[in-house]
Amino acid sequence: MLRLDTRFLPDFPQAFKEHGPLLLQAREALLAKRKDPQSMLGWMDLPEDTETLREVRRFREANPWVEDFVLLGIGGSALGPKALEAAFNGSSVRFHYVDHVEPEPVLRLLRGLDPRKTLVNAVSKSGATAETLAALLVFLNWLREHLGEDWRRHLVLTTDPKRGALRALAEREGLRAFAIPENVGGRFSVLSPVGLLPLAFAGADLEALLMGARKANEVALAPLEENLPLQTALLQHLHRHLPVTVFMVYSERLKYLPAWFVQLHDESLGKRDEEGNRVGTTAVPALGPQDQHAQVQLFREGPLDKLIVLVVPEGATEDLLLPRVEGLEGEAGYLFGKGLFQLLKAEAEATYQALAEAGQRVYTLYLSEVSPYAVGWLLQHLMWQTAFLGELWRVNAFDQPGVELGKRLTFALLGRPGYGS
Ligand SMILES: O=P(O)(O)OC[C@H]1O[C@](O)(CO)[C@@H](O)[C@@H]1O
Repeated sequence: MLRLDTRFLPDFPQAFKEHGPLLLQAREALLAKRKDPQSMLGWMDLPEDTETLREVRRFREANPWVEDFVLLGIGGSALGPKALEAAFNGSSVRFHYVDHVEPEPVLRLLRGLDPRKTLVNAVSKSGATAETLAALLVFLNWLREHLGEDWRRHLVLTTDPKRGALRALAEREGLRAFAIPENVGGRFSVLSPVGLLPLAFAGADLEALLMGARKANEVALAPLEENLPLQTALLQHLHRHLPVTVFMVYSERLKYLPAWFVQLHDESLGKRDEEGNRVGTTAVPALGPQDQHAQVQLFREGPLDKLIVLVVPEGATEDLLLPRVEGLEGEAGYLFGKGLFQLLKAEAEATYQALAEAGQRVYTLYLSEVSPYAVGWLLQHLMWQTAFLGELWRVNAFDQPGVELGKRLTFALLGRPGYGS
């Protein structure tokens, strides 16, 4: 369950009424694009894809020997699985992410792994990302050296159904390869095999995750008054003059979720609009309560240039009671007998009030609890919010032309044929 609290933005209900026609128009324009196969709106259908869920489960069951799961991928091919696995890993499988190109951590990882117990999952929609290809070269070679002909059982690919180097490799070598639907882009792919495969090995409740995402779809298509993503899209839209949007999550289990949101928001919306104007707001990741002791000073007394979004669980799946300890009554007595979760909730509420009191624009999204259902709902909700904002800001939320030049310059520096001077 997801719930929006805008109690410190008293002007919002009226603004929501006034912007009703604009919001409905934005939704209509977005949904009209669904008919176009090039539209990259396949993420809307992923929660319904029970066939992929079955395939992923069968693959997990056929490979009970896996003790270490190494994901090679970057951006949308890593951030979603990382966020969800950190929250819901209930298995003994250890996860490692090679979403960088720093040699020392790669070497340290290789030295600590037993290849016979390791499954490597290379994930890339395009099959052309330099960081991922570099990691694949290293791990493929390592598997071959240690396992001989058996290496193929230890490498699984997740990529475009037809195109790219990973698909070609899978076909040439007879490797198992899961498909990211053609019309699903990296940062919208968390509920495709990109996220589902690692999460199956993590023993997460995939059915509940997808059920939550289906609920988000239902709410996104609901009438205006019940439509949560149109409401939060409008909150972001009304504050587009503020350069920063903070995404502060009060959950240790969801500590990697802000990084996933940052890519979703920044790479989708930070662009030139149809008239060539630069648009977008900068998403800043934050974690509660840790950032109360790092960033909240700035959030309260620094510039009033932010919209702050708090994401707060309303309930704990399990609480931990704080015991009475003799001698600590003075400083810690007020904590005796309270639950740790009670402290977390109080801190989130206190931060909410303190930020509002300082004149910052702030709202809260409450999650019923940190469960696969609620988080599946939240992820899909945020994808709808982003897609609606794309319409409101007149940008294509599904491309990323701004990262191309950097890629081409890297190729040129490394002498890739066709990219030299
Ligand atoms: O899955 P791929 O194609 O390797 O891309 C990885 C990431 O690189 C980008 O294309 C550019 O940053 C992202 O959109 C994407 O998530």
